[in-house]
Parts: sequence; structure tokens; C-alpha cells
Amino acid sequence: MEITPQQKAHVLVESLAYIKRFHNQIVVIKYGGHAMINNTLKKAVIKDIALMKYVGMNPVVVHGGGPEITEIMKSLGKKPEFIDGLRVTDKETMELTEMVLCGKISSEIVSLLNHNDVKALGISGKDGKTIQAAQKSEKLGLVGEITHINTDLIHTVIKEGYVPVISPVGVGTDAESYNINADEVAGQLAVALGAKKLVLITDVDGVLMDAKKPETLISEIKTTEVSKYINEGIIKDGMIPKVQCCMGAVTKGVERCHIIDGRKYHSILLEIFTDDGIGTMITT
Ligand SMILES: Nc1ncnc2c1ncn2[C@@H]1O[C@H](COP(=O)(O)OP(=O)(O)O)[C@@H](O)[C@H]1O
Ligand SMILES: CC(=O)N[C@@H](CCC(=O)OP(=O)(O)O)C(=O)O
Repeated sequence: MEITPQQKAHVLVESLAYIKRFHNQIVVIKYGGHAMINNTLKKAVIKDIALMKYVGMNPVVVHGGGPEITEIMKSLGKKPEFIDGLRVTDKETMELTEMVLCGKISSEIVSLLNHNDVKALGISGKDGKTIQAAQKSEKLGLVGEITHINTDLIHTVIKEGYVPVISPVGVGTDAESYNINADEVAGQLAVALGAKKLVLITDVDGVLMDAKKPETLISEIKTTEVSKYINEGIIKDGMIPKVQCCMGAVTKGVERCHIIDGRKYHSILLEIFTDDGIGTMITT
């Protein structure tokens, strides 16, 4: 169906209300590794984030990269192991994780944003002690639990006009590195920054009753329903930290938390600039 010039103009005018609503507001976008499917899609996601910045919003990107960490582990003969969606992390895995997240993925996102004339800056959670952490549990090894978020560096770079791109690596009291699930970082960062909205981009339509059937999308989940879905085995694996982090964020003041499908072109814009909403929204 062809869109007429009048319809295009109408869409632009309609967007004004959203631009005004989010002007100068922080929106945390978590870009998951499973949604970094190919370069074309990656470039489209980056363009959406660039557009948010152009119109006066303050996007803060938290990136994942689980599939790439898994790939490099396998290529080195290491067997990835997960408990409730979290990677069991020994010392060598931690080094690989840091290399992939801070060395490769962060720098790629930063460079794509820069290419779209948006100033971007990569920040590992270790930089400026932004994400402080302690060991989550013995069995997970060097997986971190966030103990404190220091937002100074992020606020400074936002003030200077940059889009911060955060890698989910934390620092302990002995300067040791911790691998932290990127959803957890995004959720707690959204709270610490007083973000208006948290958007998690992944590779499914949202939370599904049956993970293999997109038509079973649950468009809204109340925080009180989350543990029921987890206990019944409907929400599992990598979806567990996602709903839990949204739950934490909405109960601590983030107005809206959404889990959306990054495989669909311009899903971020649809989420931010329309009333219809897509994916799953977590509400109190
Ligand atoms: N109820 C559910 N609805 C949708 N996806 C689910 C559900 N339970 C588990 N999942 C899984 O969660 C995955 C998303 O988490 P994850 O693989 O960690 O993605 P990301 O890299 O984007 O963080 C989906 O691809 C799906 O396999
Ligand atoms: C502890 C833990 O599981 N950390 C994650 C960090 C990366 C991540 O969260 O990436 P996605 O968002 O792409 O899943 C991992 O090692 O895979």
C-alpha cells in the first residue's frame, strides 16, 4: 500500500506529541545480542536510536552480546553453561566476555552511531566505577550482582551531547571484573538515571505463552503475575532476567518498560512514537 505525501506529513505531525513528551528525557535501550542478527538490521536499530537523539531525547544504550561470547567460547573448545539464563563464568570466560563486549560490540555500536552523525561514547561498567558489583553466587563464578551504580560519568557525557553505550561488565572492591547480565544492568541503570522509559530489544515478539507461537503474545504483564509465569515454566531462560529487571524498574519509578522484537524494522520508533505499543509491557 502506497503512503501519500499527506499521510507522511500527518505521521510527522502526530510524532510531535511524543517528541515533546520525551524531550530531554532519558530512555534506556537495551540492545540484546540475539537481535544483532545482521548488519542491515543492526544499522536500522542504530538509525532509530540516532533519530531519538536528533529530536532531543537522551537515549542511553546498554548492549548485550551473549551469542558472540558463546561463539568465541566454542571456537576455543569451551562449553558454555547457563543457570536461569546467566552464564557460568570462570576466569577465562570473564576475559573473553570483556574482550567481546567492551572490545568488539561496544566499539561497533559507537562507530555506527558516529557514522549517523550522533556523538557516541563507549563506557564499560568499570569506567569511572560506573557499575559496582559483588559475586552473585559461588556456582555462577564471576557473575556479578550490582551493588551500586555511579551515574556521574553517564550524566557528564550526556551533558556533553554524547549517547553513552554501556557494556555490562562490573567492577568489584578488589578491582576484579564481573560479568553481569545486560538486562539487569539496563533495569537498574534506568532506575538510577531516572529514565522515563526502558525498552528491551530482543529476538521474539515479546513474552509469549508458548515461546514458539508469536500469536500467543502477552501484551501486558502485571508485576504480581511475573513469579506465577516463571514458576509455571512459561517464562524461562533469557526471558527470566528480562521480566525481572522490568519488574524492578517499574516498581522503582520507571514509567514504562517494554520488551520488543528487534527483528522487526523500526520497532523502537513504533514503540516510542505511537500509542499502539508493541511487544510486552510490564506494569505495576
Ligand atoms: N515465555 C517466553 N516468551 C518469549 N521468549 C521466551 C519465553 N521464555 C523463554 N524465552 C526465550 O528468551 C529468549 C530471549 O532471551 P535472550 O536469548 O537472553 O535474548 P537477548 O540476547 O535479546 O537478551 C527468546 O529467544 C526465547 O527463546
Ligand atoms: C551473566 C551473564 O549471563 N552475562 C551475559 C552478558 C551479555 C548479555 O547479557 O548478552 P545478551 O543481552 O545478548 O543476552 C553473558 O555472558 O551472556
